[in-house]
Amino acid sequence: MLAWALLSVIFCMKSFELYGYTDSSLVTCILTVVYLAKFFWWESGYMKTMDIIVDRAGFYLCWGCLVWVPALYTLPSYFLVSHPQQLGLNLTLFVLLIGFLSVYVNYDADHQKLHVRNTNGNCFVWGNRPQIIRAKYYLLNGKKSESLLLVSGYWSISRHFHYIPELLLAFIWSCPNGFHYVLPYFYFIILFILLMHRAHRDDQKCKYKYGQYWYEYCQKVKYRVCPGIY
Ligand SMILES: NC(=O)C1=CN([C@@H]2O[C@H](COP(=O)(O)OP(=O)(O)OC[C@H]3O[C@@H](n4cnc5c(N)ncnc54)[C@H](OP(=O)(O)O)[C@@H]3O)[C@@H](O)[C@H]2O)C=CC1
Ligand SMILES: CC(C)=CCC[C@@H](C)[C@H]1CC[C@H]2C3=CC=C4C[C@@H](O)CC[C@]4(C)[C@H]3CC[C@]12C
Repeated sequence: MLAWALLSVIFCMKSFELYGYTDSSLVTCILTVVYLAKFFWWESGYMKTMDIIVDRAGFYLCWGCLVWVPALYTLPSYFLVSHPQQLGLNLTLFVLLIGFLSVYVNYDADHQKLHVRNTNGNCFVWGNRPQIIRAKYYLLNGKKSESLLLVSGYWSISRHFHYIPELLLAFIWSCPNGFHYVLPYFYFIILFILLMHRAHRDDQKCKYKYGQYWYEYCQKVKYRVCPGIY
């Protein structure tokens, strides 16, 4: 993750060295760094995700983080080094605004879920007491345990609504590259496939883990990612 942030800054500095101030490189760099700062801020939350709990630190994650991420996730900023663009002030501000908003909504949704669990539901979500399902499940050692499934806030819009701002951000920080080439959108395309597959995989995992409680949640929140579509 650190390599991703550092490479984005390095590519931006290289653009400045070659062409002087280039707003497209700066915008992509700022959004990437803000997004990754958010990741490090929320890092303890990441320890509870499917990557760590289900996938674990095997070849997929280690190779992914050491090779895949630095080489391919940095393509939007790398491409700008050889294809600089000038956006102008209005477009620069527009891209920044959409980008910051996406980072915020994505963070807020992850935070909502963690906060409700950390407070055992004794908190407010969007100004109201949260609706929750107390889902019982069995651990591998046969002991019974319980998790809270949030049915309010972002988690009432769809079961993985937070993937929408994640995708919007990936798209918007690639946009400074213009629309003549596909390569800078590679991260967005891959992320789209990865997140749609992840939403499906996560549903399978939760169905297996929570059984009837997950069906109850699915009855209340019908869509996986985008309401009305998927
Ligand atoms: N840029 C990238 O390449 C990627 C970025 N991301 C981002 O990483 C972050 C974490 O990813 P995410 O897929 O959410 O991580 P998780 O794998 O932790 O999310 C799913 C888990 O959350 C719990 N959960 C699901 N629904 C609810 C609910 N309604 N209430 C409470 N808990 C629930 C379940 O875990 P439990 O067993 O604890 O109940 C479920 O397995 C997100 O911001 C995502 O956008 C994700 C993938 C790729
Ligand atoms: C072959 C292939 C598609 C490999 C990719 C595997 C991994 C590199 C990625 C799988 C899940 C990704 C992530 C999940 C959640 C994240 C939180 C976000 O805030 C920052 C990014 C990330 C850590 C992201 C990083 C790449 C993966 C681990």
